[in-house]
Amino acid sequence: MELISVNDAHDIIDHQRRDFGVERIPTVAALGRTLAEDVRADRDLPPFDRVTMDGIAICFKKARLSEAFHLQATQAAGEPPCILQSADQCIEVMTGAVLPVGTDTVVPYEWLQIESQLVHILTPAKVIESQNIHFKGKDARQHDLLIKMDTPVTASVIQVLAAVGKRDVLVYKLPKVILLSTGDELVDIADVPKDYQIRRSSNYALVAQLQQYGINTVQKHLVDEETIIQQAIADALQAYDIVLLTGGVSKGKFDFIPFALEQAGVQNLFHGVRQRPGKPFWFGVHPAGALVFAFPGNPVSTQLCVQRYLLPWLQAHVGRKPVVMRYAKLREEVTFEPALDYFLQVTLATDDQGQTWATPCRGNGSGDFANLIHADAFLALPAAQSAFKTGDVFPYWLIHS
Ligand SMILES: Nc1nc2c(c(=O)[nH]1)N[C@H]1C(S)=C(S)[C@@H](COP(=O)(O)OP(=O)(O)OC[C@H]3O[C@@H](n4cnc5c(N)ncnc54)[C@H](O)[C@@H]3O)O[C@H]1N2
Ligand code: MOO
Repeated sequence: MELISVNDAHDIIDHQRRDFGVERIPTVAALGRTLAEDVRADRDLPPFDRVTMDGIAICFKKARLSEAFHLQATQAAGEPPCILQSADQCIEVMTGAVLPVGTDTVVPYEWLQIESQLVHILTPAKVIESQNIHFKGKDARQHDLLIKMDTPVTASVIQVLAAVGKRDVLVYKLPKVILLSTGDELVDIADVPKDYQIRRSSNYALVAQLQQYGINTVQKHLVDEETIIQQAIADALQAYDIVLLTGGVSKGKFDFIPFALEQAGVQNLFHGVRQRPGKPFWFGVHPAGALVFAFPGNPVSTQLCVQRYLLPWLQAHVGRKPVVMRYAKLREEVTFEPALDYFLQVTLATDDQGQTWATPCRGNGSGDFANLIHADAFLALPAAQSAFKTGDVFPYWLIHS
């Protein structure tokens, strides 16, 4: 197995560009997707002068604030605007109502005394012209750009889409992804494992990670039998844009995956990266277009490869901004001899100078998936060095992104 560098592995994957197109979907189903169109205001925001406090509306310009006002009418939210008849009158207004014609100021109930249709303002000196009105067009004018394309759809984005009447929205299409897991020691989440078996857990982590992008990954577990694996791979390559595999890529007697992939016509672009964890990572492309990420089985290795290679690639393909490189200072000395990039599990903390510090939180190797709960990131320590000093700065990859 000819090992390549982490950067070369990244570049090889990055070069594999695919266009999955765009699609129009219901806004209610768009959470987590990425906008493929600009969103503009269909009318002014707010669309009318909106009352923001329950109370009375008066004409400040003409009124005498120290004298009583006659209650003329009540203006409820959702009703067309009343018209103020004269400056010694007022209209009761409710939050969300349109400001009555001829009024320009709202005085809240808390500042009033109301007795048999006569209203006194208790603190006339406090009243300021135009108070408690959210004026038409204050937030945005009709046709203004409210949200740029390429913005991830959050609850706030959905709120704006709803406000401008977009029942459907154009988003980037997601790739179709299948996850084929291998390993006869693995049983399903619902099964009770025998003493020498374990539940497959990486599958669920991976499915959850892709779910954050809105991708519904199909899962299939394969028994370690060459013909079954070969058939499943061949079927997956026809129907999916991305085929993910876990396990079976190192040197064991039942590690059929690299052979099976090549038999299926997948071009091997690399097998083995100078890194720990995740050294036996295999990546290739099928002539019909599918990409194949075959992750080493150890759960931390799978995770590292997902975070370091799959998610950045995906990020660029669902319209998201590229992952921004972040850096942290090493809190304590670390020694790592092998000529491999070492992705050290760390916790992160920011000090009062605004500097981020990475404290090692190693765990027990690449089988110790429970340790990932405690770690915040993989700190990337380069292969060229073996002694890493306190205070040295290195890039990191967030684990829970
Ligand atoms: N002679 C050598 N042996 C190994 C080498 C090597 O270079 N020479 N590399 C080691 C490294 S590094 C890794 S990483 C593993 C990767 O091996 P495989 O990809 O073949 O993975 P498996 O053997 O199938 O599984 C490894 C380990 O992970 C557990 N596993 C697998 N899938 C899942 C899953 N979906 N959920 C939870 N756990 C999973 C599996 O039970 C094994 O314990 O090889 C080393 N060996
Ligand atoms: O990559 Mo293996 O991931 O060193 O256990």
